[in-house]
Amino acid sequence: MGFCSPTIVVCSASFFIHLASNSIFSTRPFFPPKTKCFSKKFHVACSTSTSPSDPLLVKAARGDPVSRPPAWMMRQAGRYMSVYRKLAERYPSFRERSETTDLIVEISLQPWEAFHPDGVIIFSDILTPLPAFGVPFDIEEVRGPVIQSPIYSEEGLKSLHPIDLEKLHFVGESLRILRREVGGNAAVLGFVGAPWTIATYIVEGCTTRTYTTIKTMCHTAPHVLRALLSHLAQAISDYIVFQVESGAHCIQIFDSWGGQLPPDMWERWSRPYIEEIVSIVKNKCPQTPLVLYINGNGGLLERMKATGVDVIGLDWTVDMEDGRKRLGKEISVQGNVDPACLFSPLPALTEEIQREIG
Ligand SMILES: Cc1c2[nH]c(c1CCC(=O)O)Cc1[nH]c(c(CCC(=O)O)c1C)Cc1[nH]c(c(CCC(=O)O)c1C)Cc1[nH]c(c(C)c1CCC(=O)O)C2
Repeated sequence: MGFCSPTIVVCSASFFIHLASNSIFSTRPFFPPKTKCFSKKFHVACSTSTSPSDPLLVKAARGDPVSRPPAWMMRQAGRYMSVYRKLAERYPSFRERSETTDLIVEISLQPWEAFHPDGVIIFSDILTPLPAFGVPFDIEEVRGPVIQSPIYSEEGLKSLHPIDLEKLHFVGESLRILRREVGGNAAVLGFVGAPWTIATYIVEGCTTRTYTTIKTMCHTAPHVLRALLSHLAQAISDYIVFQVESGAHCIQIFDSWGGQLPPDMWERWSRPYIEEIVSIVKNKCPQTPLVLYINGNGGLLERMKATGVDVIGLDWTVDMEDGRKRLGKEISVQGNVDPACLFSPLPALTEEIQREIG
């Protein structure tokens, strides 16, 4: 999906949709006092069992029978909401908005309060964990993400260190509060970038449309790229477990730029690192559904399934029924309304959603 546009996302496509849930949510978010609170204080073990009271989205993601498909929107919080725009005027720095517990909670709950979706995604970014393993970055208004010291040599690798989860305490705190705020009425969604997608930023130093440096590196410095991707796989696995232990019901893995690779290159440079993550997380948190999304994934669906994730996020270039046929019944799918539909009149949008899940 395009980053700037929200996408309506539906899991488990065999039932009818119902965009508003019956749950009533009327309380204001609870914001804790601004004391330092480190991950160890709210460490809870990953759940190893399922429960009938698990939220609908979690059940659908696991492939359990559900009465209707759950609905949520990717890029749920954001610029289309005036309440968010007002908050962003008061706190113009994206880093501040996404790294301050009370702001994260407030922004994450804005769409929940407005629409009661079945999933509440934490307001964060795939780059948020980078400084916690040695890669500082900025988000510039026009250029977007900028990495201060891109890594493309052995020398650059020296700045990497194991992820320090204490530096991400605001993520853990926010998930814990979100979990409490939405009660059992929605799934709390955590997310991460896949190693290849994160590496595009770390190597190129900023957003790219050509991926020239990193694709060249696959041939000119494969050992450096492999070392970087392995480091990312371990750090991201630790970060996922931390998110689950802090309260995330479900984790979405964004390999947004995986579709920029020819499929055989994706097999070599993305898939093994996603598989490593799946294996570590499934070992520690066997009941947590993992969702894998790639932009432009029509050429990769079967390969995505082979990573062992529980749900495949289809983008809108893949017909839902075709995707379902290609993936088989034993895996859940989510997707895949074209975000541009959100600019259509409501009846047209409703019709498109009905068509997708019909
Ligand atoms: C602009 C940008 C950022 N970070 C990134 C970009 C894209 C740059 C490019 O095209 O290469 C990188 C990024 N961040 C995210 C992804 C994966 C999702 C995708 O493929 O679109 C990607 C590829 C998750 C995210 N990044 C963000 C969310 C939002 C979570 C939610 O509320 O749904 C997600 C899932 C939030 C984010 N992250 C960022 C901003 C400015 C915002 C939104 C804040 C705003 O609108 O003012 C910084």
